[in-house]
Amino acid sequence: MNRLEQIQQVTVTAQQMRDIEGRIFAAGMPVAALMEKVAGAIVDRIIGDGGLVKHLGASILATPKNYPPNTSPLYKNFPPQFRKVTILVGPGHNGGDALVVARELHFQGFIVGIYCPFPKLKELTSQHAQYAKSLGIPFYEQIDNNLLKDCDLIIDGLFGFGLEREISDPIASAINQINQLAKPIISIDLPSGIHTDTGEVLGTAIRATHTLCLGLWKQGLLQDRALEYVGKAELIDFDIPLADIAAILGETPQIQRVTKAFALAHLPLTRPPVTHKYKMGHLLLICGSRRYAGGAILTALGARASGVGMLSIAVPESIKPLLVSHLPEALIIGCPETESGAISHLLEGIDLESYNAIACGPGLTKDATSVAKLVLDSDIPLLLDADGLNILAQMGTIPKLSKRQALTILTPHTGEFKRLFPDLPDSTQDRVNAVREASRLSSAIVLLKGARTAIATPDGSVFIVPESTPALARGGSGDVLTGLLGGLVAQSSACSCGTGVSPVSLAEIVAAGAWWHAQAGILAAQERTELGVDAFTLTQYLIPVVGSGE
Ligand SMILES: NC(=O)C1=CN([C@@H]2O[C@H](COP(=O)(O)OP(=O)(O)OC[C@H]3O[C@@H](n4cnc5c(N)ncnc54)[C@H](O)[C@@H]3O)[C@@H](O)[C@H]2O)[C@@H](O)CC1
Ligand SMILES: Nc1ncnc2c1ncn2[C@@H]1O[C@H](COP(=O)(O)OP(=O)(O)O)[C@@H](O)[C@H]1O
Ligand SMILES: [K+]
Repeated sequence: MNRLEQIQQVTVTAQQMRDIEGRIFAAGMPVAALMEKVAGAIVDRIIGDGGLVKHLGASILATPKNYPPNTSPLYKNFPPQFRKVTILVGPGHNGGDALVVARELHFQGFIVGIYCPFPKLKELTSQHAQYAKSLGIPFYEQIDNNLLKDCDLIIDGLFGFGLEREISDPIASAINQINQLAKPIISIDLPSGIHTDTGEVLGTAIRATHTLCLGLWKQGLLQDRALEYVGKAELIDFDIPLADIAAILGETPQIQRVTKAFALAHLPLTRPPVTHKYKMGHLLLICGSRRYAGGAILTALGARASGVGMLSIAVPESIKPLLVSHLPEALIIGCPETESGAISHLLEGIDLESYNAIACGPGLTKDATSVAKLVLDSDIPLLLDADGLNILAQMGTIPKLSKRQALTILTPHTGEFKRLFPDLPDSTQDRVNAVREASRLSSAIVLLKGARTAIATPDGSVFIVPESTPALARGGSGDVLTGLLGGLVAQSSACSCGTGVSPVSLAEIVAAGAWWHAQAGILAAQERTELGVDAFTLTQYLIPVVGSGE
């Protein structure tokens, strides 16, 4: 993995970023030099070749006006048009970065205006402000019409990771006013107002169209509640030495972003030349009911895409023919059923220990209690989802999960999470903390579904899937995930040849599977729009995501 791929996996809190920067400064890098470097990279990303300005659409290229031709190399990227950029400057080094950007855009021929309502600035920031004023760049203490009229682009440098309390007036009102303009807004490091670690909105926050995160990914940008403020996020690398990151975060950071490089390294994409089906994992899916027959099909199609060697599917007897017709390769086990059409118990003679993994839950209904009890008592890796989780919550057996000999994986959405862990903090808020606590409490690997799905291990490692699509917010896409993960877990458990997989290794595989699922959603949405990603279609995009060239 190259340096940039490693950097992309890292996430930090504000304190960790401060500590990492502290080491760089202590080693002799001047603060002012770093600010120049960072701001230079931001300017390049905004107006350089292939820069954001070109992608922001027509609004950035306003009515042509007579502006003196500029011969600088960057300027040649643009037709000679009038460009007005408003830059929001805060009191700290986020504001300092913004002032350097303002200065450079001014030199490149942009018409720059600065909003800076703060009477006192940090020293370096203050020096940059003084120089910008000397160049004739206008400063405004209030958001007024001169500043916003005809403005094509707003650059937000009010607060970065130094934001420490709620934003109050007049800045809060200014932010609200700016948000209403519906202009492109590029936030430097974080949208001002977003808590660096928890993603909480501190009073109010800039609704950015783009966020250029500096140096290392800030944890708050990966929290669901921050996403509507973050817009498209990307990392601006400024060559932080890996040794300084490792010195603060350890060789393996506790909280990691699941990147493509990470995921591909953990998926079983190539097989040994000499093998057979049982060596490639045997998964038992327990799912479906007369009422929710489709859920069983979707789960099974997810498992099919995982490449698992053998797939057995336990369903109520009455829907067996349906499953056979959709999955001719699978072994369908018709089970006795309750009056309501749920599985009442597993067939006599099914030896649970002969499987490499069990995935249980989608479409079961809460009437399948006895099955859930049975699988909990087994000694093989178990993934519980949907009604499997609801039954678990009803039985109140979370504490007993630690007694299981094999690993357990729970995959709740926020509603199921609340039922399972009623005493834990709300998982719609600080999700990273919530999923970590849940894993600690249950001794299970917990995957908390959402826009940024997060996976935790009992020892506190967390993996976050950083890209997904709301196209997946649709009935059945979770069933596909359960099957896919079940298949991956069965393969890894078969490959470990009885030595057992560690919780972290298994969580890495689960995280890779969640990445795969999200990428299939993204690819399907690109080709078919966000409306075109029904759960069946999603299953058809799993293989193309990891297929040739991807
Ligand atoms: N040191 C450097 O040269 C570098 C600076 N960077 C930039 O520096 C930023 C961090 O700089 P700082 O530590 O100065 O922090 P910020 O610029 O994020 O903000 C801190 C300032 O805001 C004030 N403040 C905090 N909360 C407030 C509130 N609610 N209302 C009003 N004022 C409030 C603080 O008193 C302080 O003056 C990063 O986000 C990044 O943009 C780094 O990215 C790169 C290296
Ligand atoms: N807004 C969103 N953005 C990205 N992914 C989402 C979003 N909403 C839901 N998802 C994903 O879609 C899946 C939904 O699963 P789940 O809630 O169990 O649905 P179902 O039970 O109907 O299959 C999860 O993988 C979740 O992470
Ligand atoms: K900012």
